Amino acid sequence: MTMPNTPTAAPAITATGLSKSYGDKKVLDGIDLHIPEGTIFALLGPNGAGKTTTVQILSTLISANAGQARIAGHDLTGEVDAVRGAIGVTGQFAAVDNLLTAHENLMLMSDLQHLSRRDGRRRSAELLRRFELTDAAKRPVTTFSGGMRRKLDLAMTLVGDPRIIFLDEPTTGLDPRSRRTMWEIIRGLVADEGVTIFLTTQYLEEADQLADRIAVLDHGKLVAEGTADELKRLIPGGHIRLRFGDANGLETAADLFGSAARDSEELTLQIPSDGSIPTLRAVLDVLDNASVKAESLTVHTPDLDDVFLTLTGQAQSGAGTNSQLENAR
Ligand SMILES: Nc1ncnc2c1ncn2[C@@H]1O[C@H](COP(=O)(O)OP(=O)(O)OP(=O)(O)O)[C@@H](O)[C@H]1O
Repeated sequence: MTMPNTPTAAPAITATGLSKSYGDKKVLDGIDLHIPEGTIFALLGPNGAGKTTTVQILSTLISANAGQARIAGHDLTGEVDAVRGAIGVTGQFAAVDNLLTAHENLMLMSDLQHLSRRDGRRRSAELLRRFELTDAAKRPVTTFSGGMRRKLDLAMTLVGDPRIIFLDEPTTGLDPRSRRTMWEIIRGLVADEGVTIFLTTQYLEEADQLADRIAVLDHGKLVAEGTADELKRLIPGGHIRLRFGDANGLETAADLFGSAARDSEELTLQIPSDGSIPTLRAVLDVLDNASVKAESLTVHTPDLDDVFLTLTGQAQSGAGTNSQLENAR
């Protein structure tokens, strides 16, 4: 994972109260965002939540009905050209022409960016090398695999040297290996060039792997935002597991923690916990005060799948989960 370049990094994207309706249908209902420069932000949400609509608004493709946003310091509606000059958008291969070769696609993009033929050729060669597409440079894109096409799409976005890149589901449909390659490329962009990435994804693992911060969008509202760890702590299911050297230790500890579940065979005690440092410290203090020694301690937090399903109301079980979440928030 990446960290902001500095603790006081300037915001790359800010938004307040972004709303969008189509007829009677409210697609976005007051979205607030604050994304520091040089970070990866992931917008997660089920189908139809409004992710693509958010990207379309922030990249000036469509306009919001209400709200304000600044992109790279420019007002989204008042300074459209400056915003467009600062961003790149990679979506569903929108920019790629399948009948052209990879090199021709990149040259076309260079022309659109007003690069000279010479600079265009240099940039094209550099990007083909970087994305390991040099051997395929002269082949028409129709012969490309899905992974190669995605890479070319991102390479085309980079011709214009954008400071902020919107990636709308960049790895949907890719096999695990191509997905990992794409992740490395995305991480590299942030680490080497300090660009800001606004990513939408339906893969929780992708958000977990890449994003500094994740926001969960549901029915047009952000229902939670934080680091992957913060989100995981939002929902119940986390626990601390203590293992003891003998049955005596286990029994003494079990008496100290009323709500803990014990496993006498494994000599373990499972204490419900959000896994945060203060609660961990409190558990250790209780053990210390009673002079009970644990052999090992492990913290278990729910994974992002649990969080997503709970937050978006798609959990299969656990009717009480949502109200517990409300209390946790
Ligand atoms: N031009 C449009 N006219 C009417 N409704 C639209 C239009 N564009 C999007 N919508 C509706 O807005 C809602 C949000 O769509 P959006 O594409 O932003 O969702 P999404 O989160 O990106 O979903 P997915 O993961 O399926 O791409 C959907 O119900 C969609 O049908």
